[in-house]
Amino acid sequence: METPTHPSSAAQPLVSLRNVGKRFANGTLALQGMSLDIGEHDFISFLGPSGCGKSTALRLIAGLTRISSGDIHWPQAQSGQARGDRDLGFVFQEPTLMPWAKVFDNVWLPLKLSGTSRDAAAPVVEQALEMVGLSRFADVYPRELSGGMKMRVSIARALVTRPRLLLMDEPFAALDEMTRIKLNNDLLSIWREHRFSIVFVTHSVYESVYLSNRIVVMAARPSRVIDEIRIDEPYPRGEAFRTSSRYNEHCTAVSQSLHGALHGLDIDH
Ligand SMILES: Nc1ncnc2c1ncn2[C@@H]1O[C@H](COP(=O)(O)OP(=O)(O)OP(=O)(O)O)[C@@H](O)[C@H]1O
Repeated sequence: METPTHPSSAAQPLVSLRNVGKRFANGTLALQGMSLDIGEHDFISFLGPSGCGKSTALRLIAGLTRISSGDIHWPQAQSGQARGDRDLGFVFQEPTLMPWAKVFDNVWLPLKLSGTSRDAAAPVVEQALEMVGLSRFADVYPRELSGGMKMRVSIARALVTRPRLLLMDEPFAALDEMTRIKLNNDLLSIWREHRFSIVFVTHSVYESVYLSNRIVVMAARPSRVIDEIRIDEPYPRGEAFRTSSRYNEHCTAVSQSLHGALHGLDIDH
């Protein structure tokens, strides 16, 4: 069994957020004062009630939305370069696949956009499909796949550029419980083998405790971080962990913190 895989405190973070805030043009303050270091091989969940700014924080890290205040820094990026495009992949709640294109071509897309031919991309696309267990489905159209399989394609597409950071916005929220558990387990295996970092948005205390080594608890009105909880439990995590008393204790602690978030109270850990 492995010990928890946490970045060493001496290592430079992959991404560093300092006092990050976002106010939209209509005046909504969607996030304020968020500071966070995302380390190498971290699995961080953003957990909180609807409207607390989880998706906004993810989009700010991805550079899809511009920050209004504070700073987001990639300390390991070469000077003069904010971040390499290949440093992150994004998985949305909906798989957002092109319905007219086969699975292979959907996964090839990010490489195609950066100028890699279909032939040159083939080995990498095949590898990405293998990672998510879909090698045999390269030649089918998305409509022929189940919801869980479509999400696997979406994950393969996000990983095909070998990003160091994978951002996931409630990726499994629309899936049934069994599919969700299977995808949780498969995501953990891929993350452990390939050692990238993940920031994962979820509403589920159970999912965040099962997956993450760090949980960032957020509150709404105003949207902000109120707590960070470490889940110092070894990986791999499987059914034994999911049914353990320690898992239950972590879930209770995280629920209490979230309860504080819902009532605007900070809980001391
Ligand atoms: N483009 C936008 N323009 C104006 N307000 C926005 C925009 N996007 C988000 N907001 C507002 O910012 C706040 C935070 O939204 P965000 O989507 O980040 O929350 P969330 O925690 O991800 O919520 P949910 O869990 O419901 O997805 C909300 O009040 C939302 O209405």
